[in-house]
Amino acid sequence: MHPGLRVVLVVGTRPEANKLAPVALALRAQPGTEAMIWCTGQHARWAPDMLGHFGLAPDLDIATPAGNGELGLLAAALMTRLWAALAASRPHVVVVQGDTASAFAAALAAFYARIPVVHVEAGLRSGDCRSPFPEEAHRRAIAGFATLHCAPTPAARDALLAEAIPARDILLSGNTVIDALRLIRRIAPAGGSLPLAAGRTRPLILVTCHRRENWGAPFLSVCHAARRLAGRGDCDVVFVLHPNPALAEAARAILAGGPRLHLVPPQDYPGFVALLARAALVLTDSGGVQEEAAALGVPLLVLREATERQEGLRSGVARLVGTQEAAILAAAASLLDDPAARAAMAVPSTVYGDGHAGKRIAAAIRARWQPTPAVPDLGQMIPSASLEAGIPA
Ligand SMILES: CC(=O)N[C@@H]1[C@@H](OP(=O)(O)OP(=O)(O)OC[C@H]2O[C@@H](n3ccc(=O)[nH]c3=O)[C@H](O)[C@@H]2O)O[C@H](CO)[C@@H](O)[C@@H]1O
Repeated sequence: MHPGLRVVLVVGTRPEANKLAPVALALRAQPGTEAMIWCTGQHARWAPDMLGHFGLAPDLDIATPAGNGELGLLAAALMTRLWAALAASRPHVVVVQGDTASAFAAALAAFYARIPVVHVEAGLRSGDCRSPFPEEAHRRAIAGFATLHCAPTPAARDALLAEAIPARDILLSGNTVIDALRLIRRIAPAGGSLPLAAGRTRPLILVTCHRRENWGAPFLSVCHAARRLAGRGDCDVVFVLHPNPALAEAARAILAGGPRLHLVPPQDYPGFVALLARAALVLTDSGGVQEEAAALGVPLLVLREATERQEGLRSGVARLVGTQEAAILAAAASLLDDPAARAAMAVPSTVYGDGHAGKRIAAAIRARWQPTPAVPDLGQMIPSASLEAGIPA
């Protein structure tokens, strides 16, 4: 058994993989710290693939079947399996990221097991538990279970303080996705397998859309807007499909075969980042892509009715446009027709982080949890204070 601090990082989806990779690497660089990565199977292929780009691989594959999108069944299955894995492994600390069912189930299972929970990307709030659904409810719930809350921005820290979370339990870390972005540009500068030949001169518009609150009519409206944008004739539209097969099918029905319209499968991370860095404009409902576009200075139209990432809007790199076809077209046209307006938005920003979040989080975990003997059996009823005895006030 490893003699030092044993930390489990739980990874369910593709974005959890790249956002936790910098934390895992920083933890492993610290002497006396074992950082184990557990993949839950929520994105069975995409999460391990993403880890691979950082030279990482799952130490445990929990292999929960993702099912057909039924959240109740997924969360219940994740809980059962994560509980059993925690009972067998009994790490000193469990790290979860963001707002997925995997993060929620892992935080709850660890909390029941009286194992301290570290929440990476804590404090994002839309103020509405129905949007984004179910993520807002997941992250609020995780805040109730976590011992250390790693806030990516001052606004996220303030949201946690407003929920009466003590300041001593909040680390203003920056968002780890900025670390991941910088790392991947160093590791794979050529960007993997680009779907478009180099040398094109028309501006490239990158589109991604997948969030659950946009399923149905909003998603179709985004697809129609993408088709009409390509129809302008003065730009190339690259629509990157999400791993969700139902969305891919709906997108193909509207977009396949359109001129200057490139419907491409989900890209590996180096390939996606290279596309994003080349884009004149990005249209997305993704959380991570909003953060990455701001860091790269790629003008961004947010395909949501509301976003918890106000920093990008305030910094001027992003505009909130919703999912109405006419609104998307008008906003995109106002930038395509006005290079000066586009240039004014194309300013790289550090509002989401400076690329050192992973190291800050690893150092805070190390400082807070000195190596302790293995935690007691999960079945025992013990006061939680005794488990956290080594934690300085
Ligand atoms: C409500 C909400 O906003 N929740 C977010 C949600 O994640 P998301 O909306 O950011 O998810 P996606 O858009 O799927 O992934 C994004 C990453 O994937 C890369 N990418 C993309 C396309 C591709 O073809 N190849 C790639 O490599 C891309 O560069 C980026 O880094 O859950 C996360 C986990 O808890 C949260 O942190 C996060 O708040």
